[in-house]
Amino acid sequence: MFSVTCVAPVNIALIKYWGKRHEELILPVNDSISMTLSTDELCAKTTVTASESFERNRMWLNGEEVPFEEGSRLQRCLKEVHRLAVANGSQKVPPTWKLHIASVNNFPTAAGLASSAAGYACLVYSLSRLYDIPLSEELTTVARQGSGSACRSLYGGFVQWHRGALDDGSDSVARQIAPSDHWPNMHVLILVVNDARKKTASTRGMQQAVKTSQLIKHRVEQVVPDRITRLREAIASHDFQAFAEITMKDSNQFHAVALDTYPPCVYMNDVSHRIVSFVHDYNDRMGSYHAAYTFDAGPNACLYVLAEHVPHLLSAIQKVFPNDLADGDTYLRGLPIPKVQMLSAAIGFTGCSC
Ligand SMILES: Nc1ncnc2c1ncn2[C@@H]1O[C@H](COP(=O)(O)OP(=O)(O)OP(=O)(O)O)[C@@H](O)[C@H]1O
Ligand SMILES: C[C@@](O)(CCOP(=O)(O)OP(=O)(O)O)CC(=O)O
Repeated sequence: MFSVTCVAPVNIALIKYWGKRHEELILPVNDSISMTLSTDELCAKTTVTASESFERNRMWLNGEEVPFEEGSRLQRCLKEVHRLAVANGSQKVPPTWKLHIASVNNFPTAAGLASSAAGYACLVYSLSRLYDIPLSEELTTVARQGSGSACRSLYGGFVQWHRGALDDGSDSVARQIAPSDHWPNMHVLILVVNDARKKTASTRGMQQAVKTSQLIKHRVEQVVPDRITRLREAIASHDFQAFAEITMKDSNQFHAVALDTYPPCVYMNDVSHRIVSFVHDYNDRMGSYHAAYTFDAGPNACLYVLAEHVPHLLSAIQKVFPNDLADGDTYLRGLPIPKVQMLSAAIGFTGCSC
């Protein structure tokens, strides 16, 4: 019997991936850029066990068994890993041995907090350890076939997923732009507005967008390429002002595409819009960008903020979004904040650094 356990991080996109040009291979219509978060607060943890005595492949997610069906994304990732194992001459674990896979997320699953990214990155990385396959660009193409955004979670720091041009997807890979210590004072505050399962999964939402949105064409052709170049420059030069503006505009445009989908996909709610408004007012008061929001396919906000601005921003958030019911520890996690501040914390909160 062989067993490995790995953890993998969440990544939050700054330039969003939304729309596929090939459904099965998961090839995107545009490049995307993300920042990988620390695993201290949010991660997926996966144990893969291979045994001669197992009769079939099985998988459990957060304690519940999920189907391991022929043609599923899970099955495709496993087949791809077996292919790489053969290509690498790895003979550690016979490919005929069946697997038991157990994975847990220490944060809400399918709530727009990138659980599929951490989950499939963790699955593919664990399998690569089991079969002795080195981390490579090619491995990112395997994670990509589990969930597109997962390819970016195989690297820390800032990561670009290149759309690629080839039909077989071999050039649709993730590459690190800058390592995790490149911008050490870059922090993320995650404001958990609602941790329920979202109504329209990302896969379905983006399928509908490609079919029905006119705005997505403009976004892919006219907007994203220039934003990718400018965001890369902002990251390279630690330019928070450019970083913040590009990030907020791209989040807004992604949600505009979701609304331009027919029927529309509504991921943000009233509280999300109040957070957007709060961040703009706050930045106006500060005289420059001190915080940048981005929202994935859900109502929860990720705020990018430099370490030196965290305490001030946090206390402003707590004033605007007071929460009398809060048991501090449940509502504020991940930051060494005195208890008295925790008690007035606003909404569920997790602090992470890059
Ligand atoms: N730890 C995990 N291991 C394997 N698969 C996982 C794991 N966590 C989540 N998934 C898969 O990802 C699906 C959720 O993906 P979905 O894209 O709907 O939500 P999300 O990733 O949380 O949100 P978003 O991608 O919009 O940020 C789950 O239903 C499951 O199939
Ligand atoms: C809004 C997003 O988080 C969308 C993520 O979509 P997924 O990677 O979950 O979709 P599939 O490839 O269909 O599994 C933006 C992003 O992470 O770039």
